[in-house]
Amino acid sequence: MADSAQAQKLVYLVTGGCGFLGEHVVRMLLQREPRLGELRVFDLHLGPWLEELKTGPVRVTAIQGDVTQAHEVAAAVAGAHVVIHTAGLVDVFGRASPKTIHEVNVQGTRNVIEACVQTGTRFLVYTSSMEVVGPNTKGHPFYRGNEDTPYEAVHRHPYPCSKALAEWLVLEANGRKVCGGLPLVTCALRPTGIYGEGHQIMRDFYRQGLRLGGRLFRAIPASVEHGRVYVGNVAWMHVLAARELERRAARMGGQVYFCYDGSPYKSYEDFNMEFLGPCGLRLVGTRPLVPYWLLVFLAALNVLLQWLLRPLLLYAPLLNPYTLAMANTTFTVSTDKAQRHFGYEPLFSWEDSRTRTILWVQATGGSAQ
Ligand SMILES: NC(=O)C1=CN([C@@H]2O[C@H](COP(=O)(O)OP(=O)(O)OC[C@H]3O[C@@H](n4cnc5c(N)ncnc54)[C@H](O)[C@@H]3O)[C@@H](O)[C@H]2O)C=CC1
Ligand SMILES: CC(C)CCC[C@@H](C)[C@H]1CC[C@H]2[C@@H]3[C@H](O)CC4=CC(=O)CC[C@]4(C)[C@H]3CC[C@]12C
Repeated sequence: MADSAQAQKLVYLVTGGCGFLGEHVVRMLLQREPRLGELRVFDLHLGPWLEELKTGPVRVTAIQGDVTQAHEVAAAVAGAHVVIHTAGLVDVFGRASPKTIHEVNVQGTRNVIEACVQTGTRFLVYTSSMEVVGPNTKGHPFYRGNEDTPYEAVHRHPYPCSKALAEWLVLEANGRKVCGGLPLVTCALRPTGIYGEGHQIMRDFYRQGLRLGGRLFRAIPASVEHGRVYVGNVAWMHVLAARELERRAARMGGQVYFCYDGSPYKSYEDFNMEFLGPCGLRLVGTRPLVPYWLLVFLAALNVLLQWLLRPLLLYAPLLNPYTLAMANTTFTVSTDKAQRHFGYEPLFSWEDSRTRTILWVQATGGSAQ
């Protein structure tokens, strides 16, 4: 990848390339990576939209596969110069078992690392999460923190536990010799709550608001800040990190970076209203309408109902003790590490990000898409 960089065309692999973030990474690579020769999109479920990309100048190869299957991962990685590993099981609602979450997020990541080592792929960017840091089980606030801010990262929930372990595996693999003798260079990007086109939870809130006659009811105090970042900027950060990993290996290798942009610091609900407001919804109440103890009770009740109903159906509402704690604990990031280490600047302003998201909610929010 080094000296003949101008001439050489590169092979990229994006795992989870058909997910919410993955699709944006795929499209961003096609738009913004001039050295791209082949783009491999690996996912358990391939999206029909991939077909339209196959007519462009870059070869797009769709690979239906499972990251938990080492041989499938190795076959997809073989011959790739760079891997962007975004595939993951994002579940904080109790839909999947802890074992499945561990298999996909931890064993899947282990398989990606081993495939890089075996096949000689040297550059690996991993999509980690803010949840690797917090909020922790004690509900300590993380206020405008950066990658060096001391924080007691204590988790019990399977999702953050799996992301923390996977991130550790990726960082630990930095410097390992890959086939051919050169060192593997890895880094991990930690998005806060991602929003933008394709964000299912945003659409769920929109639909719920429509069902409630155009209203949502405030549950969390406006003073609790929750970090959010636009999906286009998260994708751009991945593309840039992947591009710069070789040139700046000594600086970036083994590092973690929070994903950030100019999105405002707000509570989870107030932030959502930036998009849902212009789509006709109203957030009722300047203070929470339901006392916190009642939310705690309802969240616990949901856990019980989930357990009781499990033999009959999957009951997995948004509210549970974990999501309540997430929404109710301040966790915001203020950093410039990615700018200092690899020249990251957000590609989309807050105004652009907001407009794009509103247009998407308006276009698809009410439909079955
Ligand atoms: N959505 C968010 O707010 C945040 C997400 N992240 C991380 O970003 C990454 C992408 O998340 P999203 O796009 O939101 O989720 P998503 O669920 O939309 O995308 C994940 C993709 O991975 C694929 N996948 C799942 N299991 C797989 C397997 N066994 N083999 C192959 N592919 C598999 C899914 O089919 C899906 O296309 C995940 O690693 C997640 O942990 C990190 C921070 C915030
Ligand atoms: C009124 C209710 C209490 C509001 C519930 C909101 C929750 C569903 C969401 C609040 C915070 C979200 C999480 C957060 O943005 C961080 C995340 C990082 C990830 O890596 C994956 C997604 C998520 C866990 C995200 C999920 C939804 C919330 C819990």
